[in-house]
Amino acid sequence: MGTCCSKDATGTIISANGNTITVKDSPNPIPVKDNANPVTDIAKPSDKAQILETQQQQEQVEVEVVKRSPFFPFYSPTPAHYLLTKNSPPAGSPSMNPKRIFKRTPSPAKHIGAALARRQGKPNTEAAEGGNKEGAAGEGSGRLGLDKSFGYKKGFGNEYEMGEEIGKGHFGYTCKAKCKKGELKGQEVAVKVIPKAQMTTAIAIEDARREVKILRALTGHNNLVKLYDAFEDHENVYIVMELCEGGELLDRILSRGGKYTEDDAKAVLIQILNFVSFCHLQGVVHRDLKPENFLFTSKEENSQLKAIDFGLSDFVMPDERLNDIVGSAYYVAPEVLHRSYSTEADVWSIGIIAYILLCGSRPFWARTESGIFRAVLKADPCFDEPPWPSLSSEAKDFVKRLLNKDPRKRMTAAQALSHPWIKNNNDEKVPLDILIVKLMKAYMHSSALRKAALQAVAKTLTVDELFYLKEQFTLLEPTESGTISLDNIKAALTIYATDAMKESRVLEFLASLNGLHNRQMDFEEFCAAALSVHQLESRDRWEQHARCAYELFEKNGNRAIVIEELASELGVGPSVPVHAVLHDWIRHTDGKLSFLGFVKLLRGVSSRSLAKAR
Ligand SMILES: Nc1ncnc2c1ncn2[C@@H]1O[C@H](COP(=O)(O)OP(=O)(O)OP(=O)(O)O)[C@@H](O)[C@H]1O
Ligand SMILES: [Ca+2]
Ligand SMILES: [Ca+2]
Repeated sequence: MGTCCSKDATGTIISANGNTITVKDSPNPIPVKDNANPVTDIAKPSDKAQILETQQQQEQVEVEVVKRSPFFPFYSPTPAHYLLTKNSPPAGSPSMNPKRIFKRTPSPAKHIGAALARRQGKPNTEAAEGGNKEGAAGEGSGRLGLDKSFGYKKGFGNEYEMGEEIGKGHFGYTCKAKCKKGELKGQEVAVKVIPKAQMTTAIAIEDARREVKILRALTGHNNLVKLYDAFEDHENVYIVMELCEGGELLDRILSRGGKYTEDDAKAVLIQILNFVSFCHLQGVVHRDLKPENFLFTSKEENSQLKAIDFGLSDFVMPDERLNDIVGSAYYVAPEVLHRSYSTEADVWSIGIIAYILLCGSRPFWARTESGIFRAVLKADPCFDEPPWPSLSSEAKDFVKRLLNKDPRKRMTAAQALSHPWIKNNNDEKVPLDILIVKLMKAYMHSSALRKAALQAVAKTLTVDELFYLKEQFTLLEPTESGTISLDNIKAALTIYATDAMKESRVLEFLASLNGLHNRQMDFEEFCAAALSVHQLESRDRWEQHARCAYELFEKNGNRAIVIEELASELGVGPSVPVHAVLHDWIRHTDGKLSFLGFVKLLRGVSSRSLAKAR
């Protein structure tokens, strides 16, 4: 790997003029092979500070030089591989190997600069953009008068004896500690220490508070680090957790030279997906999923994986969109950069992890943050180079469906667990998918005509699609006669509810499903209600699929309709010139819905999208 093969942004041209460099997109990327032993070149967390510093310098240099010399299609030694080497030679050293510049092998990811600046109160031009709820909380508050009392227990030192440091991040450091009394007496634990001096914004304080709150609410899941307690004193917050002695997933990836076999990758991904689908059902979005934030409990090969670090996590209601740009650059989803996202953003990050596990390289790579963002937004990941041609088509399909740039078309974590590549290896029960509830809400609010159209599509679903829906239907515990009602959904959600679900108001969202109150839904109608047209549209054979459904709709659901009636069925407002917009939706020969109208109706149009479509 290592060849820059993404469609647009990753072609890299380097201009050298003494020590100055620039990186620019190139239409003709030149393939460069990776170094034979990539593992030894990779920066470790201890190099993080250097990475950051060098990258910042790098970005400045880039901006300057791009203006002066837009194209020089040759390579030359540059300081760029500082990013990837442990012992960096001085700039301009003849021992530098330009090939390394192109390596996409994972190294510790850095947080998005603007997000970090906003949270830690450091100057950053991007951070000043604001315009979101968290930004407002932090920026306006200033550094004075911040309330840094958390209401946690005091006297950490009386209960724990602090040991050596075992990890470090941007927000704190983690140490081993020994419990001196109580139930855990004698047991070693991990303590994440977050210095209060570092909490210079209201956002930073809120982040620390939420980190503990979310860990506390979710604790108990097998793939989540256990929270034991939280303390505070004047200087610090102390988060006492289960000690994971097996190291970070990133280190295991590196120690294997990057690649995992499909089965080994599956074993890791199943654990990640189980945990993430659980979070999403509870209304928690992690927002910082990356191999550094998964730890193994022990050094054993098949040790259990545990998620850590909820420092950027948040609660999200089922139909809420978040707008704060946070996360780590290599793992950030395109919609996060567009400032409108929800739980799907975590699934994108899992897609990046899956890609790395299977091929040892990052799908979106650039030396600068803005370069990475450009690639995430515009480039397609490469599936043509080794080892991809030798991997199963199911593995590729799995990763592609996680890395769909349109969050509506992306698989959910629960769907990923039901994917053919995963499902046979997964012993655990697939959790309820909150997407089902969201889609059912849209269905219940649909016109009779749209319901009929969806029912026609439901009759054409494939075995794999039906497998997932059947599993979800079963989780709702249908009656003996095979039907469900609103009570079943309520009951199913209540079984899995944690305190986090209360905070994210998932149960309140059910009120919007009131139409299901006195109604029983059988599996066939459930499929119509819970299928995602956007996801189906992303399949290769969608056109064929839709034609087939349209034929069924012609037999059972299609009827003569006038434009005004169609407009009112769609809830189109008076601002839309319905005759101009809906003209092609109706077949002129018999006044019934045309194929185009059928497909548009399935998508579920709003007045806004109709107005835009003109
Ligand atoms: N429960 C634990 N057991 C063992 N090591 C841990 C544990 N929790 C954290 N660590 C180590 O400490 C490191 C930093 O912890 P964490 O990621 O929570 O800090 P952070 O300051 O939020 O980091 P970041 O810069 O990624 O936001 C981890 O990468 C890991 O190596
Ligand atoms: Ca971390
Ligand atoms: Ca963190």
